Amino acid sequence: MVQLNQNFINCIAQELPPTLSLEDFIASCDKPLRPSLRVNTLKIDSDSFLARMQSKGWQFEPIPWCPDGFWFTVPEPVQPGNTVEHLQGLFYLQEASSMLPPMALHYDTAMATVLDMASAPGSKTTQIAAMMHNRGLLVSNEYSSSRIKALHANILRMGVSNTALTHFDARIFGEFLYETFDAILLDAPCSGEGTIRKDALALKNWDADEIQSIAATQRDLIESAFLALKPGGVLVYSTCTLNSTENQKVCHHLKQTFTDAVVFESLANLFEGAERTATDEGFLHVWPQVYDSEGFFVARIRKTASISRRQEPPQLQQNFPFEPITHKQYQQLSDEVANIIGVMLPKERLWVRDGEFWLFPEGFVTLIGQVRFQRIGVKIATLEKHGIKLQHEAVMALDIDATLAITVDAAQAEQYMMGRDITLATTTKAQGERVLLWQQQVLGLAKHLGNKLKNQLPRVLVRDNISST
Ligand SMILES: C[S@@+](CC[C@H](N)C(=O)[O-])C[C@H]1O[C@@H](n2cnc3c(N)ncnc32)[C@H](O)[C@@H]1O
Repeated sequence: MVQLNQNFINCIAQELPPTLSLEDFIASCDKPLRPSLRVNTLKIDSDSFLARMQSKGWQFEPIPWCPDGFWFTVPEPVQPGNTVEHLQGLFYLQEASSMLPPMALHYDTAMATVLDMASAPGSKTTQIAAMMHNRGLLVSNEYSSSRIKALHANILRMGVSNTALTHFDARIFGEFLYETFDAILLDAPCSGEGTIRKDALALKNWDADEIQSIAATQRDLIESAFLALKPGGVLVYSTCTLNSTENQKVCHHLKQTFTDAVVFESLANLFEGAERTATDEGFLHVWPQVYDSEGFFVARIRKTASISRRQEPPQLQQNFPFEPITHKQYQQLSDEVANIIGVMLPKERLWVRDGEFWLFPEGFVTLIGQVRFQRIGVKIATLEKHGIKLQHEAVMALDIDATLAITVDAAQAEQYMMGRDITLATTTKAQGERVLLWQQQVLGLAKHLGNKLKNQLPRVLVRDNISST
């Protein structure tokens, strides 16, 4: 049973638009959320994914604002997060309304250089990367050390290769990466009032003073975002909360601060039915009872003119730990990569650090020295005693040549995900390192030894309970 604090109910009673009733709002808070997912189009198109899962009894209903988002049901006792398809990165379990901010960002926007200022655990960052088709540069930032691990794991699982991860209080971006980005998502830390259907106790201790303090952080963050945006660029500000102090008022604060350079662009036509949640300014204020979803707020803001810096530009940082790949190293790496996955890597984007070969996102070099990065692009391979060793994350992210891979069946796919070797029915000549496919999708690497496939799945990804049905 949901526990709503009376002060929260009083606040909502004042905030609700006249077209919605408080009774409906309270009733919707007690209703379980419909499970939803987003198909990862970096790996599979939605039609193929649906056909594949429908054959196993999954049922889907399209989410009107996201072409690759679906509400779904599964047959008992399937746990979607423990399926092979989930580990293959074919989908992300993402709440329907949380798919709105990237859709609002993408709408009619150039997206060569994008910043996601508060990105863990990565639902929207992986959605943005898919919209960018893994091209260009996506800087994904997260301030909380404990949440970076999940962000990183999701980026790897979903095969995202165009991302550079940073770990900062996002207040720094306005000065350190001043007027750098075509598009910015600020999915701000917030009081989470919209998440009550996921967590019945979320609002038990709701406190108006806390909201003022969170809104002060949000005002700092939105100013920083606006400074980091190129003139002509688009900022999407979103929260999963419902009060206007953290939503409309933060956007109006930006307008008061930067006046005519701030233009609110209406989202009332983002999808059919969007007008039902549009405010007078054109923001989307999604109350949970309207689309039967979590509560959300989304604003789209264009920067129409440059804004002066507030401080002197920071000094460039020295000691970037990577070197461009040498000609000899490139020969060695590309032979191995061509042999195992048939991919031709672009030399200008390959960098080396301590015997590791990394593929940087397009355009990344312009940011070298400006801020410190936690992780840049994809680790393709390492140099070991016996030669070059391709990495699991590389085969998850690159578009491999399937004719060089070995296809396994459902039982073998499960064994692989459980970290076991696969015994082969017939012995053939050993082929060495190979990619394993199940149903035309990558599982990971294994060493073909003639009579068995030796498991190369990283130990952190091994699962005990996994299902291919
Ligand atoms: C709403 S969540 C982000 C969810 C994420 N965008 C997603 O879709 O998976 C807000 C995030 O902001 C982070 N955060 C809190 N304070 C921050 C700050 N000062 N700078 C940057 N991020 C911050 C929190 O740790 C949290 O992960």
